[in-house]
Amino acid sequence: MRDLPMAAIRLLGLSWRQSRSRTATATGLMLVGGAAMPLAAACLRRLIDSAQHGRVTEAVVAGLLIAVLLVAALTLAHFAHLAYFELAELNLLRYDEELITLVNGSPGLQAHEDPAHADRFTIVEQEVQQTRNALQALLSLAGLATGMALTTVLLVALHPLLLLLPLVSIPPLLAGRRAEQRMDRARKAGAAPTRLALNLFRLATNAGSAKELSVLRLGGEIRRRHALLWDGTTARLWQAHWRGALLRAAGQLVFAAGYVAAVVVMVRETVAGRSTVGDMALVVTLAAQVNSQVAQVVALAPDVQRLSGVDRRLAELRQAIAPAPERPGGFSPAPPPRRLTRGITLRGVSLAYQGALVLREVDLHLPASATVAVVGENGAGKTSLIKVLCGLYPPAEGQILVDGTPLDRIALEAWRTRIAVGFQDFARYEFTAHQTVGVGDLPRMDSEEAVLAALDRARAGDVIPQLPGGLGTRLGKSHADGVELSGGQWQKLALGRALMRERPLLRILDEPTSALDPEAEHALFECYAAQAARTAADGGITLLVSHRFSTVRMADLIVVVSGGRIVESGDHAALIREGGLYAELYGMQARAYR
Ligand SMILES: Nc1ncnc2c1ncn2[C@@H]1O[C@H](COP(=O)(O)OP(=O)(O)OP(=O)(O)O)[C@@H](O)[C@H]1O
Repeated sequence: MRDLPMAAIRLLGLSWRQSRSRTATATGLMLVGGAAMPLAAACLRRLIDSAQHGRVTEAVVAGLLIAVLLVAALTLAHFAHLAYFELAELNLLRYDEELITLVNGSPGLQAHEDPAHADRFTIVEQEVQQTRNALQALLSLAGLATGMALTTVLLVALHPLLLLLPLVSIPPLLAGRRAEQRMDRARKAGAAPTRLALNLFRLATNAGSAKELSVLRLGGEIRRRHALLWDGTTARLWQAHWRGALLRAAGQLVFAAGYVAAVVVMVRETVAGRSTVGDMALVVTLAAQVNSQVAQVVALAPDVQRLSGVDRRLAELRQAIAPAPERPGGFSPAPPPRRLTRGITLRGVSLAYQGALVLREVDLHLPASATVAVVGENGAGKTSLIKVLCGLYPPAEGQILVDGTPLDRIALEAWRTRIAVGFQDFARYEFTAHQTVGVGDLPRMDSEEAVLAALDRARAGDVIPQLPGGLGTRLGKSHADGVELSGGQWQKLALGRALMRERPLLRILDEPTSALDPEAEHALFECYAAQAARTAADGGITLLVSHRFSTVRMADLIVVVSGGRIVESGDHAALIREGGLYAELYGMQARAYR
């Protein structure tokens, strides 16, 4: 509850920054609309008393005022709605932008890959949608607060005991808050299963997985798992809903008792001649209004109370993803070297995901200008090695030295501009074919020459003539006229993107070539090797992860990873002579090709 006023102020502040005129219009109309009903009740008292005493003009004026106030009460909220609806949309756009910036502005991959972050993100992503209702509820509450304040003044002026009437509106509010806390806990507990269920839903409805699902006849199994997760989550929410509804009903009962008592007090006062018939009518009308005001507050409270949850989780997300504060001693990060002379050295590097070690005390030297192949079984730690080299995860222990300078002393953003990388789980940017490749080097994105050269280097030039609009073809199903590509075509464009940067210090290809046949992959790697030799002046290292030993064998250095450790390294001939894991894997693959 303590956070709620600040959360409300922040939402109103955001709305004000988005559009001052809309915020002022919506707030003004809601405040006037909120005061209209109690004022109409006061006019009703005047109408009755003056009619009773034959004051016709006064009665007519009071009647006209009642009509105007009732029209205001009924219509102003509608006009306010037009303003705050647009405001809420502007706010949502701002939140979406912030979420995108937060996740992409984080220095590493933890924001994407850590389940705790993912949970928080799933909740915030859904909850920011609710700020639309929260804004409406907040403005409605402001109007109601004006109405309630006016109602209280009018009641107290009639009889001090009537002050208790607004006070008995507090128990329903407290009960509503408790009920919302229960719901909040239930939603939190359901975030992980909901995420899993959504994942299964996407899997079951995604065209990409449809082939596999129907061949393996997995539809029923996915439905069963989805239903199981969903049943568990809805049962938890349903229970919280029920308990909340009972709590709210108990709160309302307290108010109903207060209402009955107020009516009894006024009947006694009128019978005793201390109040007029108009006073009696005023109390009955105001008491009914208090009842409706409280009911509205209780109905709106969950939307507003939810706001503190959104605000808190957004703040947690901001804090969790914000870059780490600078180390004491405050050094300014060094730029990456213009060229590599010695190479990149890993000393005792370990990496852990959520505490589980996946790289252990890796010692490795990648010489400048070398072509390096990394091999190993699935899950051995090859991609993890690449993630630490790219600075996507900081090592849990050890150091990475770039020409002797520790990587954590080099400006991360600048380091990444000197890396070119193609991942096995590459992204499918639904832009034009030109842009899909061009974003690999933003400063040269618009250069057709650069895009064509990158496609040529990637041996992917053949994709473009197959597209109806050539490089200008819009790709993917997000566009009405978008062309869907085959998996291999997407992969080739991704490879072109990875080769957009011409002179990186580190060029990494993490199995982005599975869509190519072994000969094409071989030719591609040969091309890199030749290019690396040509650009030896920069000392750039080419690092390839592959399971194809026909490609791997030509590397200057082959690194064998197993169980998160480097178990062998050397060139092909040396590793074959050694007769270890590499020789065994190579032999197995060679026999399979015979
Ligand atoms: N984001 C993550 N969170 C937790 N564990 C992870 C994450 N990414 C990978 N792992 C685990 O780390 C280990 C190494 O994974 P990695 O992706 O580095 O293997 P790999 O050698 O590249 O495998 P593959 O050849 O199948 O691509 C695996 O046990 C994997 O389950």
